[in-house]
Amino acid sequence: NTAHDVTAFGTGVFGDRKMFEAQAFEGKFRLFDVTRGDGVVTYDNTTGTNLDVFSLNKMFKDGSAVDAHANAQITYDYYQDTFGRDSVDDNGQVLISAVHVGNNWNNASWNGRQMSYGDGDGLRFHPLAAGLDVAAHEMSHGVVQHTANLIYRGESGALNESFADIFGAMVDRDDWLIGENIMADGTLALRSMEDPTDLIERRTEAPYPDHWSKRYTGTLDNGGVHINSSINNKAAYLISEGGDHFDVAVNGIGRDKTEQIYYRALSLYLTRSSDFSMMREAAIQAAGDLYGSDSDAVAAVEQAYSAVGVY
Ligand SMILES: Cc1cccc(C(=O)O)c1OC(=O)C1CC1
Ligand SMILES: [Zn+2]
Repeated sequence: NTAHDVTAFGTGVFGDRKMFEAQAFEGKFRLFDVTRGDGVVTYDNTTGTNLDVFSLNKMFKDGSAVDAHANAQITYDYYQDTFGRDSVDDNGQVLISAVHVGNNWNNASWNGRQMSYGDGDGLRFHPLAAGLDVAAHEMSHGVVQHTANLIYRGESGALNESFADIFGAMVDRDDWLIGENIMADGTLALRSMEDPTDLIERRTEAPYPDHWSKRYTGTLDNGGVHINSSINNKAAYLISEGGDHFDVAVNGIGRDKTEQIYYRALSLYLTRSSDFSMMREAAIQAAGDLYGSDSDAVAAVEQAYSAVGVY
């Protein structure tokens, strides 16, 4: 009685029905999709034992497991379809998601091997697995790890975080907000790439920075990796959408070119210790490679990094 692929169904955290690839195994069904790379597998951390959430019929009822699984598949497909990348390591590594991690944990993480999602405490966050941009953010940490592997501290760490947000916003493509559908406290989002200052960062109690002169220089948050990421996030937003920022006019080139520039910079030019200035140079180089050294793309990158005070 071997396992075989099936199309299964489930309802997400917010009651939204969805369909996804799973597996029939010994008369049950489990969230193990072997059609993508070496697999996409989702399990309930509270049981811990099973690597999979079992369901007696093809209908899965654990909203977090359904969302984490479906979102991991969407994010796998994004990297495959957009960049020809086969999972986090470009070698089909199994995409593992654990849900119900911790006790009302207000976090999500990539621990070097898997994605983990807390249920949130219902005051700050709803279950974090419900956020497509959350899954894409976490998987993108895995992509960063297998490419530039940016040191998770100071400016390189802020770039690590920014790449996770950039690709998070490219997968969850209808806005430039991060975590907008999992906030339980009435705030617009966790972070905004469009206008970082729309949101107050809780540790500094200051608006997220949208210019290098406003960068956080303290020691909290590994030197502000979730704070100064907003400076590079703003640059990415400007490259794609354009705009006037601190008297610098940026002519946007759209999401399709922007995501290719950042992926090429990340996978070809950045290294573990790259800082914001090196980010600017890598993006200029990538834009030139892809679209020509005198292209609108190169101009947009130069304008955007000047607009956020990075030279
Ligand atoms: C909610 C949260 C807390 C701490 C770290 C992370 C982290 O993954 O860096 C985190 O997840 C996110 O930022 C995802 C995008 C919403
Ligand atoms: Zn992150």
